[in-house]
Amino acid sequence: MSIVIENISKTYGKVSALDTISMDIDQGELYGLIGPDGAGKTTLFRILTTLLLPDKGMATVAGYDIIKDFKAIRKHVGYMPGRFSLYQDLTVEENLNFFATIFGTTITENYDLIKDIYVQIEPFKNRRAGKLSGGMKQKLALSCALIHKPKVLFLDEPTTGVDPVSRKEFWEMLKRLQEKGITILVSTPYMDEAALCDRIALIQDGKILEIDTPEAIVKHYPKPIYNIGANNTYLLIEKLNTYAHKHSVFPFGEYIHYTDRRDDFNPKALKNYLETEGLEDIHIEKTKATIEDTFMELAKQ
Ligand SMILES: Nc1ncnc2c1ncn2[C@@H]1O[C@H](COP(=O)(O)OP(=O)(O)OP(=O)(O)O)[C@@H](O)[C@H]1O
Repeated sequence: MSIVIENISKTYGKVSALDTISMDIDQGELYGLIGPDGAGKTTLFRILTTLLLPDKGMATVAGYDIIKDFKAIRKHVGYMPGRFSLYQDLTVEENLNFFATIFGTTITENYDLIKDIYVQIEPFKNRRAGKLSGGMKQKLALSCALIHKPKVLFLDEPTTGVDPVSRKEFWEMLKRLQEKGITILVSTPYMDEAALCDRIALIQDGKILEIDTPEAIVKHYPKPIYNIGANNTYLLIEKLNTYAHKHSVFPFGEYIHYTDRRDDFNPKALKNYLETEGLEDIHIEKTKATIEDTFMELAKQ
């Protein structure tokens, strides 16, 4: 086991940021912490990287206790915090050299590990970090978090604010790092990224809603789910919400995801109702639940 978390709680004054959180993460696993802003993800990262003490509970990272063995943990983990963590006035190369030096290593010594990522920013090695694009900053921050060859990598919302192409590239890089045996704990508010993890923990208000593989989590969705579209989306949402039999109504891309309370739900009856309420071009078709649907359903309970 690479990370063991047992009953960790943390409060800030009256705010309960983490409430009795437990999870186990295997060696070499790509594990996602999925939850909205304020769910407690950063607090958990800070505890696991020994920057913050929990109020209750215990955890080990790479076999080291987060309190007793904090020095060893700092040596063996890489942490890419949510906000840009580099020195804006240092160049790309100077940033990387700085991180290598504080860990007592050199760029050459561990170049193999970062090569894939670093070659993409190497042409800009003399540019100041502050002048890089979002995607390039993220690649540099990941290179810096990896330069001392960590056993465990913590990535706090690494793709927030990054364009979709760079996000995709970033996840491909993570998969390649995972193949090298590094355990990766990554947080994201993007539900589509959750599907790329081996296992995910859905987290809200400091509590775990569910832990499983992404495939198993969507299978747990309790009801048939329908994509509904019409000529006026705003009116459609309003009328679905006032329909006597609705269970849930949730905007999803260009459609509305709808579930009904009845077991014998008939889409024709719903179509008739929407027509009498003035909607046109109505289409209703069954669809598959996504992680986002499951999250919304669990969050309601
Ligand atoms: N230093 C602090 N003092 C007081 N409250 C805090 C502090 N840090 C975090 N919180 C509160 O604790 C809760 C969890 O915050 P945390 O930053 O861990 O969540 P998060 O999931 O990482 O969200 P975000 O993406 O917004 O950082 C939130 O309600 C937040 O407002």
